[in-house]
Amino acid sequence: MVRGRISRLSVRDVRFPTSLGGHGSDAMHTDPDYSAAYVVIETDAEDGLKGCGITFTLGKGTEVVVCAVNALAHHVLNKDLKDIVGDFRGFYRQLANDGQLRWIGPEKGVVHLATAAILNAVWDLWAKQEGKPVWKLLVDMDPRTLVSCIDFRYITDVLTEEDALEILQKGQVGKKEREEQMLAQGYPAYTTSCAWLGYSDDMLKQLCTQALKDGWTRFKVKVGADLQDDERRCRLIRDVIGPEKTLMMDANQRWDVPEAVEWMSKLAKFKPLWIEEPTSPDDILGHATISKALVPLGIGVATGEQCHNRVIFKQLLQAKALQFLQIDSCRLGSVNENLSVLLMAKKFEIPVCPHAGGVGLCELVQHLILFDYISVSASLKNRMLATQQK
Ligand SMILES: C[C@H](O)[C@@H](O)[C@@H](O)[C@H](O)C(=O)O
Ligand SMILES: [Mg+2]
Repeated sequence: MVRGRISRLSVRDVRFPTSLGGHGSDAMHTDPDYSAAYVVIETDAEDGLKGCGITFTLGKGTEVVVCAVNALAHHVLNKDLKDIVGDFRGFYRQLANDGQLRWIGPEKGVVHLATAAILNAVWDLWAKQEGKPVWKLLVDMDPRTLVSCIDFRYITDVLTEEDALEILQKGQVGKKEREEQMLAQGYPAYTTSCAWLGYSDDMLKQLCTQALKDGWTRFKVKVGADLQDDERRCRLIRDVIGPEKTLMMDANQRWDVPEAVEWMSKLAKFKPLWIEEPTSPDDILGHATISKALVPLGIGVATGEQCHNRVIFKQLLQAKALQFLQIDSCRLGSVNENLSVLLMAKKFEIPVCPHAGGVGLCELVQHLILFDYISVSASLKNRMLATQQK
């Protein structure tokens, strides 16, 4: 049973000096310090349970997100958890539409990252009070309650409440078997951490060799800054992993649209499954042009880690601008908004391959993708989770 009144919210600025080793580096973020705004909420219930939620950031950006969390905190403080989750759609809207803060959003940027951190903490607390992990809380929830957590504003032209209910009701069939399968086998994953752009060729070779030995079969490499470097690095990786293993490429928004097409025709010989973030995350039609141009090369477009909200995802789907949809557990407005994107992806039959790797993301997305497989998509085709190798 949900209980307690939120009596305290604290937020910490947590940073790791990952830029020193080039970890996490790509064609646009050359010196990332992996960081998080870390929110903890407490209640006056005598169970000692706390809700922990984060949003992923880079270095100095964390200061700004921490400010935004503090600016939103009054929406949560002194509220009964029962009232929050009893009208979760309303509560999501309240945070996302704060009369003064929405002007510097709305539903995007720093305010939305802060919203995600707070809501992630609320979901964590709810699940802890129910004695379950978040994925299980979602899987066990009846479709009507799930739908009541989602804000359908701006997406009813592609997904109505009735559509969502229908998808979730169909997802009940075979749910138990899929849950057992996940518990026994886990979810397919790729390593996102063997080929950061700042790594030397030696390091790349060593990490890919180790990953292969450890059983990894899917690898992602950063590209986009220099074509000759990309060709050399991709050749080196293919030499290590062989022609059959799956390789994905990530340009982190480096190119213009024609440049993306041209560059990828040069890298097509390395047989990438997808090119991730080829251009600006806001350029929906640009992604569509790139997707269309790359079909004959057998390369899909993946994007989402910097997609502001469900509206951008809706348009990417409508415009056939992506072949792999990468939700982000902390950029979208927490579980609530991610649910709407999972359901839209199901409606368009586009596979979801969550973005992860940054602080806490690998943990958070597991909950979303397990729910997706067990209750929504019921498919593992072309789907995998991003993970950091040890
Ligand atoms: C700055 C970060 O490490 C990004 O490079 C990272 O999120 C990346 O785009 C990824 O897909 O893992
Ligand atoms: Mg990426």
